[in-house]
Amino acid sequence: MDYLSDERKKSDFDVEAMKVAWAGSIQEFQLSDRMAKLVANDPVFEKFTRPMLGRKELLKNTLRKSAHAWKLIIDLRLSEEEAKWLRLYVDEPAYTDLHWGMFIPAIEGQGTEEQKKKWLPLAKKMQIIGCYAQTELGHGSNVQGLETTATFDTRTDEFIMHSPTLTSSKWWPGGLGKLSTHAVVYARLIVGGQFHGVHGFIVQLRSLEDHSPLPGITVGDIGLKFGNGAYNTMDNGVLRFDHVRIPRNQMLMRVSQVTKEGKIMQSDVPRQLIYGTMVYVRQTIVADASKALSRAVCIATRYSAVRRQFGSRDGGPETQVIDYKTQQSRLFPLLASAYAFRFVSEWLKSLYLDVKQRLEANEFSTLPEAHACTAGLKSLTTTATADGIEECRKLCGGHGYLVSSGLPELFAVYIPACTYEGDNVVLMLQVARFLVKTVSELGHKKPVGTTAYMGRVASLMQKNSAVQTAEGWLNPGAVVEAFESRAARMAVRCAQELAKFGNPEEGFAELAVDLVEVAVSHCQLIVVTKFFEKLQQDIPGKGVKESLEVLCYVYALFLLHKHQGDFLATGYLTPKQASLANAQLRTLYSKVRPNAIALVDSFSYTDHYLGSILGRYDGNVYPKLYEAAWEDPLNDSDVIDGFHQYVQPILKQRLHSAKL
Ligand SMILES: CCCCCCCCCCCCCCCCCCCCCC(=O)SCCNC(=O)CCNC(=O)[C@H](O)C(C)(C)COP(=O)(O)OP(=O)(O)OC[C@H]1O[C@@H](n2cnc3c(N)ncnc32)[C@H](O)[C@@H]1OP(=O)(O)O
Ligand SMILES: Cc1cc2nc3c(=O)[nH]c(=O)nc-3n(C[C@H](O)[C@H](O)[C@H](O)COP(=O)(O)OP(=O)(O)OC[C@H]3O[C@@H](n4cnc5c(N)ncnc54)[C@H](O)[C@@H]3O)c2cc1C
Repeated sequence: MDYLSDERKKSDFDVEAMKVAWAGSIQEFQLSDRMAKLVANDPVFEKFTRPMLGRKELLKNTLRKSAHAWKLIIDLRLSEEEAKWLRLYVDEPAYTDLHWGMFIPAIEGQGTEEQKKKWLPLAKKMQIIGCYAQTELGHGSNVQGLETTATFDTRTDEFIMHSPTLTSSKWWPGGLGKLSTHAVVYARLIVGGQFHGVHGFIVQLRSLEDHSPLPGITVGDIGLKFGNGAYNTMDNGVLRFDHVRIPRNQMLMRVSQVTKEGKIMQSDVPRQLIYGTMVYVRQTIVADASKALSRAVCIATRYSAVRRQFGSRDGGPETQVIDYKTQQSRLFPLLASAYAFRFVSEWLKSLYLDVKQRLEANEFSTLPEAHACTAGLKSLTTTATADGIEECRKLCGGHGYLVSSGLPELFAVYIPACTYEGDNVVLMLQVARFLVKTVSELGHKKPVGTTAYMGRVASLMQKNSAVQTAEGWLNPGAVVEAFESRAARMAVRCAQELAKFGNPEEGFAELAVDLVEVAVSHCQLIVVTKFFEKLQQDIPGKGVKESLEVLCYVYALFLLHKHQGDFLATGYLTPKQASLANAQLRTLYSKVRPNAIALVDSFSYTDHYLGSILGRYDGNVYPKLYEAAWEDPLNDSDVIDGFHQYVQPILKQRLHSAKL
């Protein structure tokens, strides 16, 4: 029985067409759908018992799933794209993520042709397993502060990898603790007693025969992390080197080369390319944000339609909690954000692919913008998603706190995204640096790409919003101009404040909080703009574009309402115009309401992937919650183990004292 069928009938758009719009194309939809079903129907990928497993069992279970996934990839001859979808739906962090997601891309981006020829075939056949060993116990954000050394020995033509201090121990790399045979290790290059910056080195860690650590290498797992199950399926590791020797040709040498004689040769490639793998991964993290947020939103939306509290009239049904305006004002902006992040990630991927192509042709001019966009959008979307998952838990009331709601584990797995691949504040400060530089160059350099609006800064500083009515806000030009003006005005104001400091670095440190706000306003502008640009495209299907338009305005006007202090303080809006935007937002929530279930159905998530009783497609929540309770190991017996030993004596004592 479908308890949500009435809800599904209310929608006024073609859900199948929306599924395609969400996926990006019919091919992508079919591919994703095939992999989702493959995983959902395979008992090896069962995941409901995961939070109850001890660490060793948990990790072994992950290894079993990874081996099975790899077998499927080989047996079914899955393409790389299919393998990525398979990985998504298996829904379990594993050492293979870092192998495919960072080790291989690091060699691809920073290796010479010769190095790629040697290492990539081994890695792609998984004859070696690699990880990305950058962060240390003492330094993560400050990459230039890493302490591991790679000292060149001209006599033997080798580098000596060494961990000189406790704080130089590598700490955190996923896959390092128990599984990797190799790592790309980031270390200070020392040649002739001189420091030549941080570089990547391919280092073998474990024997390919018996998997034991090689001489001079100490390696292990760093211990349990937040939440049951969750990210504990990953063996984040610690690693120390005691004068470990590696051949010279294992330094990744696309950026700088060390010759046999100990000469450093710089290629034309900028040193920032050493950070290139992070640009790639940050871009994938933005895409993952839309997946994680849409998943949480799907659970909370379906459950909000099932759940009823208060408002019964004449013995009729109570009100569905989704009909409360407060519930809508918390839920629908998250629904809109999931779509907004989906479309901005689509755009970011195309930006990244363009930059990648240029880098391969040694054209580096667009790298700074790619860095700013990937860093900023990674920071913006992961912060919003982590907060959004927690909000979805609250939207589900008490039952959201049950592991069977799927939300606690999703939250626990997701939140480190705010930290890994660059702490979100540190990344926003990178965006701020880029913006301040753009403003300072306005006189002689035309801003392009996502900062092109800065070229119109003079008019953006003068013009104020012309919106007169709530309907006036349903105008892309009016909305985008509001976001552009806010971002430009905040950036210019900050640049003026910075100019008052004799030492720019001192000013940057002092004004860091304002600078982060400038960066956030710029990144929000990007997301809003890319959503409107998406709507310019041909989006087939009855009512699909119209529904997306509603979501786009919800996203933008929700942000405008949330940050109205910025819009008012910069003088672009009057309080009256801000309140008109809020009135329009309320109207938009009413437009979303009948389509809410269909909009989350359009993510096309299987019940397996959602992993949530509250978010079940059929809405059959209560019987299934009730059944699941009895499956808990605590309910195996009526009298719990330990009762007779520890509780009964207390009860007896009470009876005894009662007699007294
Ligand atoms: C079974 C089979 C299955 C098969 C399936 C097959 C498919 C499977 C697929 C699986 C998929 C799974 C996906 C992976 C999952 C991921 C999981 C997460 C893992 C997490 C990994 C990590 O967690 S890994 C460590 C990340 N750790 C950071 O993230 C450090 C942040 N810290 C910095 O990033 C720098 O330290 C920081 C702050 C910039 C200062 O850098 P700094 O000290 O050099 O100082 P400055 O700020 O002065 O920067 C100097 C100039 O460089 C410019 N610049 C800076 N960065 C730049 C950059 N990236 N690109 C270009 N330019 C850059 C800047 O704009 C300046 O430019 P200018 O000079 O022109 O102004
Ligand atoms: C689950 C997980 C997986 C990971 N996987 C890997 C991996 O595979 N490989 C790898 O190499 N690393 C990995 N990491 C490490 C990760 O990349 C770092 O933890 C991350 O880059 C943050 O660095 P940090 O820990 O040094 O934080 P810190 O920089 O110490 O941050 C602490 C606080 O200081 C603030 N702060 C720091 N610098 C500044 C500044 N300049 N201005 C203002 N505030 C500042 C931050 O905002 C934060 O609030 C992983 C981490 C986690 C949690």
